[in-house]
Amino acid sequence: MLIMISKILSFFQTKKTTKVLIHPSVDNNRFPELPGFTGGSLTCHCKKKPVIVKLSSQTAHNHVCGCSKCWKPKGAVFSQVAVISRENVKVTANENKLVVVDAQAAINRYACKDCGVHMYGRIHNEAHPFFGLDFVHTELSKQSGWAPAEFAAFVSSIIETGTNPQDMPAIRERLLELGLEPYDCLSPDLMDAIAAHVAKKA
Ligand SMILES: N[C@@H](CCC(=O)N[C@@H](CSCO)C(=O)NCC(=O)O)C(=O)O
Ligand SMILES: [Zn+2]
Ligand SMILES: [Zn+2]
Repeated sequence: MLIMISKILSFFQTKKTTKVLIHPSVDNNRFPELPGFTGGSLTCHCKKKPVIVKLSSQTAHNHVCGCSKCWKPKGAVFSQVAVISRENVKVTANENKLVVVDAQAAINRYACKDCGVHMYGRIHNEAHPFFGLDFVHTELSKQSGWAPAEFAAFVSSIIETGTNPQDMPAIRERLLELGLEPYDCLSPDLMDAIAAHVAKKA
């Protein structure tokens, strides 16, 4: 009897303490965007000769992404990624350390060859609906004022990189609790923009 009670108690204790971690930028507080914010610099994780990328505007559509290709900090299940006009992205230091992770991917991700951090993702195909927009991870910046994540994209994709399908209900529940609506593709706004682009071309 005593063993049974202690098993029941330990089940509830484990349930209470197991926290679903999404990404360090959303797991605790999400800081609101600073009105009039005009950008900042992204720095890779290298102690020596870091790659630095200057962003000269606020970003848009920041989101957590569960896809297999976006860069995730160590231990994070999701990436956090936003878009910015490509004219507002300039590499200002150690550009020679950047390599394209997968040249076949629609988004060419330029990563530091020493620390592996993705500094920006660029679309070279002019026919792509998002041509002209670069993908960036604003958590690589010391500045505060960036627009926070607004939704969760490609949630089911985390299974492709090893998440147990049985963990999905708790992960979706946590995303909702954080105010990050979970989608298995992009947000309705972005999916509408893609569809409008396709309709225009047709
Ligand atoms: N399930 C696959 C595909 C995920 C996917 O299509 N990702 C989108 C959004 S990434 C930024 O939000 C995409 O555009 N991918 C193109 C690319 O990555 O080059 C998976 O998980 O890989
Ligand atoms: Zn680096
Ligand atoms: Zn992604």
